[in-house]
Amino acid sequence: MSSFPCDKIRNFGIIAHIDHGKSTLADRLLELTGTISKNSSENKQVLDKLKVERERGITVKAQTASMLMDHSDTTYLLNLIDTPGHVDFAWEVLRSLTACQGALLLVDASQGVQAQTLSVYHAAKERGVKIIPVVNKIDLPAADPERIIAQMSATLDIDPSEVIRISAKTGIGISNVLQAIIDRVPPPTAQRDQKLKGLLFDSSYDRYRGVISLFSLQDGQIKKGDKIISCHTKKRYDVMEVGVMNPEETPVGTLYAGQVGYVACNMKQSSEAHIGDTFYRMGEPVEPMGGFKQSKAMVYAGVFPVDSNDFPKLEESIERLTLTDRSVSVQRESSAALGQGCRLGFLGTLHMDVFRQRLEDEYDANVIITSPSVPYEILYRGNKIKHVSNPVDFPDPHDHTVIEVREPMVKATIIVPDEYLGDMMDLVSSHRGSDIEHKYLDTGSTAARAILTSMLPLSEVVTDFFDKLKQRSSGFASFDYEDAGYMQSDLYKMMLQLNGKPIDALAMVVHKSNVQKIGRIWTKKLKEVIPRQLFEVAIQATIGSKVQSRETISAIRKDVTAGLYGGHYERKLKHLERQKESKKKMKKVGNIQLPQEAFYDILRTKQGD
Ligand SMILES: Nc1nc2c(ncn2[C@@H]2O[C@H](COP(=O)(O)OP(=O)(O)OP(=O)(O)O)[C@@H](O)[C@H]2O)c(=O)[nH]1
Repeated sequence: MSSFPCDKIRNFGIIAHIDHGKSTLADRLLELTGTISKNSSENKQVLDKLKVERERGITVKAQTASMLMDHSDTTYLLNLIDTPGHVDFAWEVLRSLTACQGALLLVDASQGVQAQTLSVYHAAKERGVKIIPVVNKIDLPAADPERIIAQMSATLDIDPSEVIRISAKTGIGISNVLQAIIDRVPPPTAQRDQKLKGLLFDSSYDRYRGVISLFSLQDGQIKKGDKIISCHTKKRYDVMEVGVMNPEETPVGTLYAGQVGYVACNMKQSSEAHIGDTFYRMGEPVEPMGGFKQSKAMVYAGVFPVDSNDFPKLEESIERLTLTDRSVSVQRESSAALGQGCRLGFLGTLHMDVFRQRLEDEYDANVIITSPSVPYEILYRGNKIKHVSNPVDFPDPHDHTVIEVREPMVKATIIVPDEYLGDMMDLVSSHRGSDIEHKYLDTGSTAARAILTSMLPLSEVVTDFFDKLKQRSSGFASFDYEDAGYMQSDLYKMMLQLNGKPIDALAMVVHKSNVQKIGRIWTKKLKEVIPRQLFEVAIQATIGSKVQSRETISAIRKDVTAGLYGGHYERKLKHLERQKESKKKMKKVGNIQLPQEAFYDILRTKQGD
């Protein structure tokens, strides 16, 4: 590693809208530099390591890979950081960019500039990262690179002569990309002979070695046996191993200024690895670098074990998983209906879904997740402000200490072919959108597209907005949003009750305009999943003491042995045993027995369905 001073190092990321080919390009770069073996017949996506990433074909977690490249008698060390494209993972993209001096901006040659192309471009520009524009998928019959390049130049302020045309799938143009990385990405400006200054920009967890941190060395060097100190916590650690991702962990003797690699030290707790923290050598303190903007949870949900006895195991699994996914916030929560659990904050609903799947895949957990809710802001008398992330804690309508309630808003950008513009405007209006404006991307072209911007409540975006957007635009619309602060709103806490007893796990906050509709949907849903009891059950959706909607389940007299005529005493006994067994899995709301699966079923469907 010592033979790679800064002028022979290039740290770069790949940024793009979802599915424009980042992981495929990463594979080709790793192949062309001989880092992985070539097998063009399959699309390996070696950097998508998680099972959920392979199954869904999306990148969730940014990955790092180092490669060597010979060029005009010099060997360069290239550090690639592959980033996720989905809007929920924008935070990962920003974090990765802080360790880079350059970024390949990929645009699909048939789809052109999309909503996240704009957001990642602006993020890279803001960070002063050198952008190398690349048009990918030129092998596609529908590819129109010239039109796309004109579009990039018009919307992104990109010089058309700088755009590289490639096909990550077939390999066309990949060597030009490598050439451009060496020629155009500035080398890091770190100093090897200065005091150690290591920026922790990512972490993962290893069962045997504890926390593994990814470092970008801003100055100095680091090796096994060094004693390092965190600027943030002032805790001291012994470095056990340093190495590079190649793309698997490969130990090296020392990491030097400007390089990117992993460090294993005796760090045991997730809470110790602060993203954006600076580390220095014991006795040689340095000024910490400006930290990262902390990720902000957009949706919250309660996570409970299906079997309440599994809570300690679940909590431990969540703790482990948050080590590899630092953008999740965790708090304990307990519910009368579901027992002990955790309330987690996520960057979006895809993020939530991915986290649940990872809990199931990687930790064998069996969980119930409550409906996602957004964080509300309540202004009380005396100018006191409280944030509520659990609908149960939302104030009742007759609480006179409340001055106003506010909900989080987002500025949404939708890019869509012209013919769907009307549909998109309708969709936005029906989700309480306002300030809707639009302009055209490619004027004069036959395939004109519009950019629609609007203000929308976050709670409308996190349910089924994205699915509807895709449906109503035949899959052509792309969508991105950013935080736009809080706004006063007419919101109420809706409770669902069984014979007058509220089910806390199903509390929700609804807008005035949706009260009737949502009330009807949920009482109906509950009627479908609640088994008939020996007495009549009234299902009510209420706001304060006012009933908004009601369903009734009539009584039955249940005799599990009724259908078994004559004979076989053992058979009857078996049925009674089975009934006893399943009773253990029952949850009680008042005097009503609810099977755990009822919660599972009802919470797997979305609020608006
Ligand atoms: N025809 C063609 N298909 C490509 C090309 N590059 C990528 N693809 C395909 O496009 C799809 C998406 O590619 P990925 O590499 O997974 O895209 P990504 O940008 O990493 O996606 P996310 O990580 O989910 O954001 C895959 O089916 C690829 O096989 C290309 O040059 N030509």
